[in-house]
Amino acid sequence: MIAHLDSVSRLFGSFAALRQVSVDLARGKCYVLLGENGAGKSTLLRILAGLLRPSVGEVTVFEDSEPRQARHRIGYMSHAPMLYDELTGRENLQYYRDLYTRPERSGCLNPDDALRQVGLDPALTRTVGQYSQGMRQRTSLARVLISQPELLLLDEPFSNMDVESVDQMVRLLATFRSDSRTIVITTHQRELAAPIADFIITLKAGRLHSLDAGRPSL
Ligand SMILES: Nc1ncnc2c1ncn2[C@@H]1O[C@H](COP(=O)(O)OP(=O)(O)OP(=O)(O)O)[C@@H](O)[C@H]1O
Repeated sequence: MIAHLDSVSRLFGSFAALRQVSVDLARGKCYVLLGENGAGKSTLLRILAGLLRPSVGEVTVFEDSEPRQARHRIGYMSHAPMLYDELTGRENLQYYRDLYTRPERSGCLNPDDALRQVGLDPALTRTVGQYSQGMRQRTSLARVLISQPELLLLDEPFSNMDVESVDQMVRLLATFRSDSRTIVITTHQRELAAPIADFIITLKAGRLHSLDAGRPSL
């Protein structure tokens, strides 16, 4: 088991964004987290990432850790791109690596390799401000991959992308799902992530509505 949520609730003031959610995530699988706007998807993802704590309930990752203790093993890509428009893709990744990864930590990818993994040429001289949305999303993904996370959490990775870019992104993600890596993707468009969904978790108004096996084709 790579993550275990035990009756997790999260309140913002008196409003419950998550209500008693219990779920287990198995290693090496891709989970698609579905739900309408406001259903609690981002909240759940941020709790798994260790960015938010549950108000009630327990979260355990990698058998025996709290997410915060295991942050170096978790990659989180938020809605916001967190890229600097005036830098190239390579410069963005170098900047991120220098700021956030510790030189002594082995196993980090170098920025050029991370860019190649997502199908981008590290030698591109264009700045990120001139990239298409698909390229921006792939650059964001490359940034997250630098630390070689075992648990990859992606919040709406297909937002504002054209159909072809979504298809490329989905195929790319399928190559990252492996025995040593679990992926969780939030979306409100079920069909986009269906090709890689081993399991589909549906949230409704903060509650776990269903957990179904998917029919992945990639
Ligand atoms: N920091 C916060 N303070 C107050 N309310 C919040 C906060 N974060 C989330 N909420 C509320 O919790 C609910 C769930 O939000 P969340 O972002 O998890 O939903 P979501 O399913 O990801 O929706 P979306 O697709 O719109 O991002 C929403 O009603 C939202 O307004």
